[in-house]
Amino acid sequence: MNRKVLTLVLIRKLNEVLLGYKKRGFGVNKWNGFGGKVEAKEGIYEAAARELREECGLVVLPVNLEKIGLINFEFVGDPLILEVHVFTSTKYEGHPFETEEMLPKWFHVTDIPFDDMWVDDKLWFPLFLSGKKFKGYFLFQGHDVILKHNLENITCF
Ligand SMILES: Nc1[nH]c(=O)nc2c1ncn2[C@H]1C[C@H](O)[C@@H](COP(=O)(O)OP(=O)(O)OP(=O)(O)O)O1
Repeated sequence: MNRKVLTLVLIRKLNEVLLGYKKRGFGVNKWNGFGGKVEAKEGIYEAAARELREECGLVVLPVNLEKIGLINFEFVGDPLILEVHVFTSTKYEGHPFETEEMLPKWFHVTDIPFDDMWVDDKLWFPLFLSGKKFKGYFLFQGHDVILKHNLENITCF
């Protein structure tokens, strides 16, 4: 079974979350966290910090990233499993700016644009927003329909 290891970073301020509108590639036209593929010989935390910086200019030290989720995505007809490591942080430097890939925007926690996000986000964001950690699995048919899923709250990674 093939796996692609990816990162997803959700930066938080008191009552806001930073999302990016994806301008190209996988998940185009959706609001998402920042992230991408972990390169060979790169640690997962380092990869998460690098993708955040590349996609919106914010600088976070890998040590200031807190791992909050691990989600495996499978797509019907595709043998590739996406293993997504989800992180959060409130300790960052800089101001987010638009890049070739993402248009960043802060959203109030009560106003997350779920209708324009991956459909799984609606299920696990409440755990993230309430400070919980989780593991999940989602089987997709295409990019908009979840055929099967499980999601469990865990205490630590
Ligand atoms: N169902 C889903 N729900 C979600 O919230 N995020 C998802 C998701 N499926 C994938 N992602 C995230 C993980 C990762 O941050 C991003 C996909 O990464 P990218 O396409 O940016 O990575 P690639 O490695 O293809 O490109 P690079 O940016 O060049 O590294 O989308």
